Amino acid sequence: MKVGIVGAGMVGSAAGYALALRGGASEVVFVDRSEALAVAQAEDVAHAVPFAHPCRVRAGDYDALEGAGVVILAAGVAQKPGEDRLSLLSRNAEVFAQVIEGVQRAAPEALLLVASNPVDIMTQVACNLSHLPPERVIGSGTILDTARFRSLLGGHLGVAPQSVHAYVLGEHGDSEVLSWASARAGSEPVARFAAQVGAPITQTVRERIDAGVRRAAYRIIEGKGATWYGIGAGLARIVQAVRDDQRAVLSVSMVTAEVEGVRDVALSLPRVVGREGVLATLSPELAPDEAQALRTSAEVLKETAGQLT
Ligand SMILES: NC(=O)C1=CN([C@@H]2O[C@H](COP(=O)(O)OP(=O)(O)OC[C@H]3O[C@@H](n4cnc5c(N)ncnc54)[C@H](O)[C@@H]3O)[C@@H](O)[C@H]2O)C=CC1
Ligand SMILES: CC(=O)C(=O)O
Repeated sequence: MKVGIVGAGMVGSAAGYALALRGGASEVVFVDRSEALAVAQAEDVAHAVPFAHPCRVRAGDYDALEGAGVVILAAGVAQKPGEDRLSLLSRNAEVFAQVIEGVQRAAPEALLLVASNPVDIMTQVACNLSHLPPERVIGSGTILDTARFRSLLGGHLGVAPQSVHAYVLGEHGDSEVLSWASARAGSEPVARFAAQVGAPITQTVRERIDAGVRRAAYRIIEGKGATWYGIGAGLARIVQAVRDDQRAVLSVSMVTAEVEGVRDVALSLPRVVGREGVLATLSPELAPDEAQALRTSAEVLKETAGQLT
């Protein structure tokens, strides 16, 4: 499958690199308002291909996206140290007004995969501008936060993150909700597993993992200016679910008719992802405080999105 990537900065290039390494695309096309950057990223990623899987990597203008099955949208501004994601909204909404038009002219059939922040509201913006059905405009949402949660929880329990089934819900941002009530390790509720391996999840452990997930982007941006490897791998994972019609359960964002009483809001829930995009949405078991936190997260997103109109 041909994959377009608009925005060839840190996130876009990491996604292209991850796709090349995973064998996730037959062709990757980088588009950026800086043609020189797109060309340089394409050349660099192409040099990884002989060590990985066959894949044609090139740069182009919007016309070069013709025939793409998925177009990743990673264009726009990123957070500066200490800045939150929601503060990027008006600047990135302006970028999307140009970008979506170019993508749709060249590749009207492509599924849109949004990475630019604030990713949930940018997913809603992309959905509105493109007039595509919501299930074909997917935001990476909390796929990265879920990976961070599984990584920290797996570390505490002494098991691989791949054996941890736990999700972060709601906003990809400060109001996100770590769902402990639905978390499993192997097939066991996570608290039972923790007791069996002698690693109880105390309030202190819970708070450490929560902060580790919720504050990860702030820490990494403070240390190296931006985050890109985690999200690059997450975007490649979503593309593969679409390309191979995997029907994988992933926590991704899309415009959702109703969540905890809040209507028409884009946020993350575990969703079944395949060739046609989001095929189904799951409602995980939540503790009462988690349900309330999810409602608050939905309200934050709804209210901030409303400031755009
Ligand atoms: N969803 C997630 O989990 C994550 C999202 N992000 C977000 O991804 C976005 C990109 O971040 P980085 O790659 O670090 O930024 P970056 O600054 O390295 O790259 C952004 C690229 O967008 C391009 N661009 C800007 N306006 C454009 C336009 N109108 N048309 C075409 N290209 C345009 C720029 O030339 C630049 O190359 C940011 O909004 C950032 O907050 C970053 C990390 C994780
Ligand atoms: C920057 C960002 O959104 C993240 O790393 O979570």
